Amino acid sequence: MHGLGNDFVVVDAVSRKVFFNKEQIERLSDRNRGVGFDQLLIVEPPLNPEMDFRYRIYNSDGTEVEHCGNGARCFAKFVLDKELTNKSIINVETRKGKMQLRVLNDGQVTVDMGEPSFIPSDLPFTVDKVESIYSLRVSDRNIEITPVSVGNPHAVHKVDSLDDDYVATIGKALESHGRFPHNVNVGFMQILNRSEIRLRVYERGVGETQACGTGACAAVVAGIKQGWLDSNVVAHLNGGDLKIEWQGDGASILMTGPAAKVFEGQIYL
Ligand SMILES: N[C@@H](CCC[C@H](N)C(=O)O)C(=O)O
Repeated sequence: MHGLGNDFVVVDAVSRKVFFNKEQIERLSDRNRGVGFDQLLIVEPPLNPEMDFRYRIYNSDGTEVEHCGNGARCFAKFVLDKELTNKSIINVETRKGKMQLRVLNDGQVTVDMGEPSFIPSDLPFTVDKVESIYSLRVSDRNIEITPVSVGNPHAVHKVDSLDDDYVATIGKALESHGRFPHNVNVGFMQILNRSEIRLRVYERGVGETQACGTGACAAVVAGIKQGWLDSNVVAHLNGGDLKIEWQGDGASILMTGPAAKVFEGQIYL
């Protein structure tokens, strides 16, 4: 499946128990020798009986992560297509908490991504003093970032233009910068006007992807918090557009976008 070109293998672990180890995930994610994906998504029965499903996410390098926005929309389409539920509002447990998915009449999915946090220890991000923008030394340059957690950690860097070499070099260096002990997703945000941004995301554990849902949420809330953006923003990613809404402190982020199935198959491990 894919959400704007951010691609996934989605596995039904409700009908049958499934376990993948790190080596198997890395092997399957190989685009030449495996199936190829940015993330592996496992759909499991919930631990909490009040929830509908549990959703686990692994980056292509085999590490388990807290959140995946594009994956969440594919997850909703998957459980409906597979008739694992017939609900249009689906409550899901993730590694980081709860998430609510709403399937719209046109097939798009709105995800309630929860409240963002700008508290450095929530990413985690190591600081001496709490500020709103931080300057970091990366690849012999000083760059400014807004750190934000939307369940998973993001560093949002405002740029005047989006250049391939800059995204690759700064993205790679910042992803594993020493001040992010769990590494970080790096968003390069170009502001077009108060309700539109262009965004490229160098994802932790993957590299640059065509789109990143949590990255779009992080960029938009960082832009709103800094006073650069209004509360409804369209994020133009290389793979397509996402609508992001955030009404400010105390409110959840709402993300709306498409989800697509590409093919179905069986994996022999
Ligand atoms: N592609 C995702 C984010 C997946 C997880 C991320 N790489 C991380 O390590 O936190 C999205 O659409 O949000």
